[in-house]
Amino acid sequence: KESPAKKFQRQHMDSENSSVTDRNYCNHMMKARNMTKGRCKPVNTFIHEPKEVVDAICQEPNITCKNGQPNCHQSSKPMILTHCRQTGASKYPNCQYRASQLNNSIIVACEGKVYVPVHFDAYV
Ligand SMILES: Nc1ncnc2c1ncn2[C@@H]1O[C@H](C(=O)NS(=O)(=O)C[C@H]2[C@@H](O)[C@H](n3ccc(=O)[nH]c3=O)O[C@@H]2CO)[C@@H](O)[C@H]1O
Repeated sequence: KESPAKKFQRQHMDSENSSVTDRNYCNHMMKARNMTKGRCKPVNTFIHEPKEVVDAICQEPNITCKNGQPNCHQSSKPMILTHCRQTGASKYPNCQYRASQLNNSIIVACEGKVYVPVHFDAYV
């Protein structure tokens, strides 16, 4: 069974690509990272930063998550992101996405004995 931490990495971490210009990045990556099975995941953000930089966000002060839980944390610096949003014409199983290049601070939820990101809450 995939751990929440591993799921976060699969869904949101792409440290290799420092910045993305390929318009098809989202179409490839949403499929490659298994977010188009059974349905097209409507929205997903990829983070182009090293793992240790993203893990360190959990050491920032606690803030309230969108779901009201108190285990969210905001990055102190902006992060290089690619935001994938399903296009209007996209119909399962042919999931189509638009990619937006962003440089924003992000909010993640953290959990675990080893306290690491398990959920992408928002970019700000
Ligand atoms: N406080 C918590 N503490 C611990 N765990 C918590 C907590 N809260 C939720 N989980 C868990 O996380 C899991 C999960 O997948 N939550 S999810 O809301 O659907 C994720 C959103 C995000 O993936 C994506 N999105 C969205 C916006 C954006 O800019 N970029 C972007 O990528 O869209 C998704 C839907 O919005 C779920 O198992 C839930 O139980």
